Parts: sequence; structure tokens; C-alpha cells
Amino acid sequence: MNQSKERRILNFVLQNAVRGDPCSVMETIDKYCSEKEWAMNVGDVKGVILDKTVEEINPKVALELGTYCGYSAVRIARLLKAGARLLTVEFNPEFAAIAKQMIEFAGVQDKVKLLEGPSEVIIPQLKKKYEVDTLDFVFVDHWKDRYAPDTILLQECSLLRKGSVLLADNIIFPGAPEFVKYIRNNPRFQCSTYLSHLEYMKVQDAMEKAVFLG
Ligand SMILES: O=C(NCCCCc1cc2cnccc2s1)c1cc(-c2ccc(F)cc2)cc(O)c1O
Ligand SMILES: [Mg+2]
Repeated sequence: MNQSKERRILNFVLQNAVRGDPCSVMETIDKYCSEKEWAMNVGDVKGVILDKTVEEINPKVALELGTYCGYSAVRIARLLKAGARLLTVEFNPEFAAIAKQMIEFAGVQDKVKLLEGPSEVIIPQLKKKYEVDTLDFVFVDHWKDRYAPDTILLQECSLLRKGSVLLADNIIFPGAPEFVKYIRNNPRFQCSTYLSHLEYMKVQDAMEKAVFLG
């Protein structure tokens, strides 16, 4: 059975990156995906926007929706202070298996908990099953038509507090029009848009930052 693209990306990291070095893992994935096979990692350009947002918030508890190969989980986890943790949710078991190995190779496994399943099932479990009180930061990067319903679900589950920050990928391409309409017209969120480029391409994309006002 021929290998998946995600397996090829992982193998390239295992053979070329430095074990225990998150930056080396990120650079190696970016090199592979810009030179050999495009893949839907947030990438090095939008990754700087993600870095700056995480550094500004310095979250104790962060959630990622959409793990994929673990690129942004490694990117976020490398910036987390001692005792801080990232919960990352992946729906596809193949991707979850790849991401688990990627996270371990990067050496950030102690800061990251990978949860497998659909967001609408996992989000309502975060308080009781995963001992979350509220979320300081949420990176939204899963199915684009789930961005709005899951933002509503996070509120319904009382997982956001005054000052919680959402950062959503792909606001322009592939686009998340329902989410943009919902969040920008919602008085409970203070929004800002960061224009950028689609990972590894010249195509325009953007990230939306939304601060929950409580
Ligand atoms: O679809 C994208 N990401 C979502 C896939 C994750 C599916 C999940 C659903 C789910 C449900 N519950 C829990 C966890 C999860 S994970 C995506 C796609 C592109 C893209 C694709 C084609 C193209 F030509 C140009 C850009 C670029 C991106 O940056 C993306 O993020
Ligand atoms: Mg994305």
C-alpha cells in the first residue's frame, strides 16, 4: 500500500530534523512542503502571526482545533512556559498517529495532549474529562464550516473567559465566511484581521484574531 503524503512528511522529518529541536522540525516540514509536496500546515509565514499571538498571551491552557501533522502544535508548544499545556484535537486517526510521532520527535510531548475525535464531541468534554476551567487561547484550523458552530459551542460550555483569544486560520482561502460574518458582528468579540499568504503559496490568505469580551 503506497505511503500517504503525511507519512512522507513525517519520514522526511525523522531523517532530516534534529530530535528534540522544535525549530528544526518546523523548518524541515516547511522545507519539504515548499519544495516537494504542498500540505496544509499553517506554515512559516502565517506561523509568525501565530507565534506573536501566543507570545503576547502566554497561555496556561491552549486549545488547537485541527492538528493535522502536528506542525502548529509543535509551533505553539515550543513557546509555552513551564506548566502550560496545549490540547490539540484531530478527527482523522491517520493524521493523529502522524502528529503524535511528530510531537514526540520534537520533544514537546510533555506540553501537548492530542485528543482524537470530532470537535463537537470533544469540546463538551474539556471541563470534566480534561480538567479545563477556561481556555486562554484557541487556534482554530479545522473544518472551515465548523469555525462558527464551535465558537458558539465553546461559549455554551463556558470555556471562554474575559480576554480569551481565538486565532482562526484560512479566513480568505479556503475561507470561513459564516465564521467571519458571525464573529465580526458579535459585540462579545473584539476582532482584528491579519492579512498574509496561504502556506507555501503566493495566494492571499488571512488570520482573524477575536478577543472574547465576556
Ligand atoms: O481544510 C483545512 N483544514 C482542515 C482539515 C482538518 C479536518 C478536521 C476536522 C476536524 C473536526 N473536529 C476536530 C478536528 C478536526 S480536523 C485547510 C485547507 C487548506 C487548503 C486546502 C486546499 C487548497 F487548495 C488550499 C488550502 C489550507 C489550510 O490551512 C487548512 O487548514
Ligand atoms: Mg489552516
